[in-house]
Formats: sequence, C-alpha cells, structure tokens
Amino acid sequence: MMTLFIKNANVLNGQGQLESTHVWIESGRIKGIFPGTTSVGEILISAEDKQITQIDASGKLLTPGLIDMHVHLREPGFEHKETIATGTQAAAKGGFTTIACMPNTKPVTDKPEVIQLVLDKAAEANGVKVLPYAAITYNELGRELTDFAALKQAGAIGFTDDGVGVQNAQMMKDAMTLAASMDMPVIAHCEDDSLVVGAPVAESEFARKHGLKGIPNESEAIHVGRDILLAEATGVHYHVCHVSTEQSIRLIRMAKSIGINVTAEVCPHHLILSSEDIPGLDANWKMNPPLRSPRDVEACIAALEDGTLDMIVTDHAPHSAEEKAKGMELAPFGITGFETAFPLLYTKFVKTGRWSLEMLVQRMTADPARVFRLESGRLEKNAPADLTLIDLEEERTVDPADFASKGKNTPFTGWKLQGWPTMTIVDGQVVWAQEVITPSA
Ligand SMILES: NC(=O)N[C@@H](CC(=O)O)C(=O)O
Ligand SMILES: [Zn+2]
Ligand SMILES: [Zn+2]
Repeated sequence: MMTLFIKNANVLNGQGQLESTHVWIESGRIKGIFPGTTSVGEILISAEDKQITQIDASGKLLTPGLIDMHVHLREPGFEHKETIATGTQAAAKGGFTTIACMPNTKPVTDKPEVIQLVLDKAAEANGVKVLPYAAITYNELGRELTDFAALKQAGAIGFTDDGVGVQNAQMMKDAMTLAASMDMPVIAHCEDDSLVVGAPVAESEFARKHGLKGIPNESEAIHVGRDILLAEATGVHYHVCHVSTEQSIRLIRMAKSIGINVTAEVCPHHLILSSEDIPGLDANWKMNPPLRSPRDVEACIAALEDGTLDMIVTDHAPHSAEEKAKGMELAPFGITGFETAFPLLYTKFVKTGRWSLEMLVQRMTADPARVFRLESGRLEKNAPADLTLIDLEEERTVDPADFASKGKNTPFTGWKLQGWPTMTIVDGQVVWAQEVITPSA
C-alpha cells in the first residue's frame, strides 16, 4: 500500500475559500488534513511507513474524486467503441474516481453473470471504482422484469433500461414496487417512443431547416410525470436520467416540494449547448436526449443551481468514427464525456462567475454520493482517499486525438478550456497522473 503525502494543495474550506493544505494518506484512507502552514517534517516524523511518496500540489486544486453516475463502458459486446480498460482510463484522465455504468451492453447486464463479468474486468483495470447498474427488463425490451434479487446480490447498485424508456406503465410500477421492497433505486431514461418516431434531433429550427423529424420535449416529460406518480405510489427512490427539458424540471420541482423521493441528473452538454449551436449535419452533435432550445438550457442551469437537479453526470457514450460517419439520421446517439466534463463546466460556469467553484465540485462529488449513498465524495479524515488534483490555470484546446477513450465523438473539438485534471487517486493509489511520479523517502 502506497503512503502518500500531498503537500501545499488548494482545498475548499467549508466557506468556499481555497486554503493551502497538506493531506496524508495511509492504507487507502485520508489519515490527516493539515493547514499548509504546518511543517511537513513534523507530520512525517510520526508516519509508521517511512516509504512515503510526496506530491507537491502547489497551485493545484485538490477535490474529492469526481463521481459520474451515468456512463457507458460498452463491454461486453461493443469493444470497438470502448472497453472497461479504456473507459476507466478515460475516466481517470477526466478526474473521475467512481463511475456507474449502464446495462445496454451485448449481452445486456440482465443476469448476474454479466454483472460479475463487468466487476471482474473492472478489477483488472486501473482501479477506478466501477458500479454496475442492472437492466429493469430482459434485453431492455420492456417485456419481462429481470431477477432483481439475484442482480442485487451480484453487485448491481440500481435498475435501469437506459438507452430506452420503459414504455409500459404497469411494467414500471412493478419494477418500482420490487425495487422499493429491496431498498434499491430505479433510474429512468425518460422517453415515450410513441412521441418520437425516429427523429435524430429536437423539434427546432435546425430540424425544420434540414428537413429532419424532431423529438418533442413532451416525449421526455411525459415519462417523468408518469414515473413521479408511480414513485409516489410505490415509495421507491426514483432517479431521472439526463434531464433536458423545462417541462421535466417543472414536474421534478413539484414532486420534490411535496416530498416524493425523486432525484435527477443533468449532463454538461445540456447545460452548455442548444439546438441553435449545431453547426450542420455532423453526428457528433447527435445525442439522446437531443440538444434542446436555449430556454431549456437556461431551465437546466437554474434547476441545477437550486438543487432541483441534484448532480452532473457525463452520459459518456462513445461510438466509433465509422458509426458516427453515417450522418445525422443514421448514426447512433451519444457523445463522449469523461475527458472534457470538468474543464467545460469550470470554464463556462465558474470562470464566468455564474457558479462558485464549491457548487461545481459539490454537484460532481458530495451530491451524487449523498443520492446514491456512497462512502466517497468528501475530503475528510478517515474517508476513502479518492482524490483529484486539478490545474485551474492551464489553458488547453480540446483535441479528441488526445483522448484515452476510444470514442472521439465530441462536439467540443477545438474549444479552449481551463481546469484540467492532473492526477487521480483511488483508495490512496495514483491511478492516473499527467506526469510520472517517483517515490521519495
Ligand atoms: N445518450 C446517448 O445518446 N446514448 C446512449 C444511450 C442513452 O444514454 O440513452 C448510448 O448508449 O449510446
Ligand atoms: Zn439514456
Ligand atoms: Zn446513457
């Protein structure tokens, strides 16, 4: 076990200010947090392990490791898009220490063996914590509930048919009743297929101009409304995936105000881009839910600010260049997310003064940890040493060629951003660093 001493890092204190801080890590946990004025020698003299790796974090932000509760790692079955090895490497490079992966693989994670396979592959990978979701229905077809008890036993942390909505209300109600009985959450991709019919982008001027069918806002919100009523009836913890519309937000806000157990997430792209930004028929701008109107974008930002939306997730959805080259109508939905998320949000919302750094960090650490009852997500004595170092000053241009992810499908190519992670630590082990670190006595 590595013993780490991170010195002179900038850490957010409870008041939202940055304070120079030393952090001592032993046996995978945070053993001590000291003001930067404390003499390093004095602290280290009491260390049992004398083989201590010191990391000089002067000028860098140190946060709890980032948590991403909605990602696609594509393995098993779609290894040409991503593998658990490449996906966790991309996650680490993006500063993420815990990620929760979706079941729309091939086979779908609808059986304990598939959950086990994901956990085995994750254990062989770089150390980033991988939490698997299991499917609600076999093959995500919406016809028959999976064996929730067996899947929970195998290590699933929740149930979702992400990729598609559960079309049948009784099926969703049965899923919620069963999940509630075993204290497990239901996580929903909200989309009513009868209102979508094969459209690649949102109903918008862009769709009209290019003669494309449009996805209406109601196709999302109608499921949110339905599921809130079912969550009220069953008492389940209901979590809404990738919220993108003003209408969904209105419903979630109302549900929370009367105490229904609903939580929700939002993606960086739905906070930053609208359908008006799509430059042309480039499928790197195609994702589900689609980019909506500027009004929806503003509603998402405001809802994240007031806590109606609880957390930020990337919905990291890698696809191959060949698949994305099929064009706006035929290419699959989805964009990569891990390696741009923090710099995008830092540059667009913190640098501009709209959000505090504290709020951004909370929505990517403490808030997901609270909602999904994870032990990580806080920088405290005795907490797991899941930590991320970030350079808030360095400006770099997004170039997919630099991604560790196999997925190069991003609409953010060429964007100049600040706030790049430089080191990611999981359970006290450095799982990724921009520069090689050598142990020092
Ligand atoms: N978000 C996407 O556009 N695509 C996801 C599926 C999903 O999250 O619904 C994918 O698996 O590619
Ligand atoms: Zn989805
Ligand atoms: Zn997804």
